[in-house]
Amino acid sequence: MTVDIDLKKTVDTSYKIYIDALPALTFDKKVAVVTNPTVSGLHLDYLLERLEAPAVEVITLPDGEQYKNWESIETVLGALFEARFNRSSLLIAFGGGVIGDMTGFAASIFQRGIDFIQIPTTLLSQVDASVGGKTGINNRYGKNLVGAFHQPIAVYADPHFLATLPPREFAAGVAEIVKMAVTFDADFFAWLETADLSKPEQLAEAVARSVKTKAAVVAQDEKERGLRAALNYGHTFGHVIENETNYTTYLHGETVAIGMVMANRLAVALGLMEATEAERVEQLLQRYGLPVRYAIADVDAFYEAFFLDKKSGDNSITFILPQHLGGVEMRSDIPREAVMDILRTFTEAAQ
Ligand SMILES: NC(=O)c1ccc[n+]([C@@H]2O[C@H](COP(=O)([O-])OP(=O)(O)OC[C@H]3O[C@@H](n4cnc5c(N)ncnc54)[C@H](O)[C@@H]3O)[C@@H](O)[C@H]2O)c1
Ligand SMILES: O=C(O)C(=O)C[C@@H](O)[C@H](O)[C@H](O)COP(=O)(O)O
Ligand SMILES: [Zn+2]
Repeated sequence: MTVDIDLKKTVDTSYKIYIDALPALTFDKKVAVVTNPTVSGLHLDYLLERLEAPAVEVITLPDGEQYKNWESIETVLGALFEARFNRSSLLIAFGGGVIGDMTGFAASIFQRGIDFIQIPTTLLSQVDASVGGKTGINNRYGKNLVGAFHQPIAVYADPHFLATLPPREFAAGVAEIVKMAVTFDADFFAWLETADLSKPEQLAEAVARSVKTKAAVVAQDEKERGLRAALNYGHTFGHVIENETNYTTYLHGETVAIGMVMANRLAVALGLMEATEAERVEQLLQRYGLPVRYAIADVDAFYEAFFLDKKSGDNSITFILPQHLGGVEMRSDIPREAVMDILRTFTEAAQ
């Protein structure tokens, strides 16, 4: 006997991304704001002035990518149980992508899943991390290896928060903006080459264009069965660098910048991109002070680490490569030697 279970009519998880000043937020349920000391010191009062709920818990995690781990998730879950949160309670991620990824993951597993809202406070999280429902943590094997797809019920990206962002963090956000442009939008890339993102109107345009690009990709492929993997451009290489350097030397966006330059070099070698196009990408990244070189200590170990990437199969590694500017190719057929040749150009001796 066979019994079919019809799961096609799933719950609608659509939501809106508001790129505007944070409105008054009123809830008839318990709310926990998950944040870190840096963000709460600068902006918690601003949020609390606009937040109304029967109970508001503030859960403060240590600041840093190195704390995007199980211990922090335990801290969040413990605080929720202590405060008697239940399935109708709501979490608010109030911070950058680290807080967003962890809050979303905690929301996805607390009592098998509760709602959460993203209030991203970094450029990187406004243009990328708060959108699309990828949540998770790192472990000793690598970056974002444990997690869940769990969409927020709303995203509030308020430009006000960006005024306090250190320049290095701002540049890290620009790296993900460049990623969206190189992979999906040649006009956007050309616009970025002449834009001045220190001007609020131009920054607002870059944020809006990036969010629209990402939202369109996620709407087509929420769980990364295909197209969404394009958003991993630069990350296959970047994640290895982040893990090798213990999440403390580089910011995520910085490793994405280096990773894009590495991917571009591979794309040029394969004839997918002109050397002049790769040069334009590098120049744009450098204009924002982003790193574009990394000295690989052990190219074999670097290559082996690709197999821990979530896009890898038993015997294949998937590379996300630009096709000129504004296009993308996903390739799982690149011979090891072709990749190794590129990695060797990034060793100390070669640079
Ligand atoms: N889920 C996704 O789709 C997705 C996409 C991109 C990146 N990410 C993840 O996001 C993380 C990187 O996010 P990030 O770059 O926002 O880093 P982050 O969350 O570590 O924030 C960067 C730093 O800025 C501080 N900060 C935050 N807001 C501030 C403000 N308004 N003013 C001053 N300082 C502020 C933070 O405390 C932190 O020290 C990585 O873990 C990455 O893997 C996830
Ligand atoms: O949303 C996506 O899809 C992305 O790939 C966005 C990336 O910027 C982000 O860093 C993501 O977390 C990396 O993908 P992962 O699946 O390796 O975690
Ligand atoms: Zn990223």
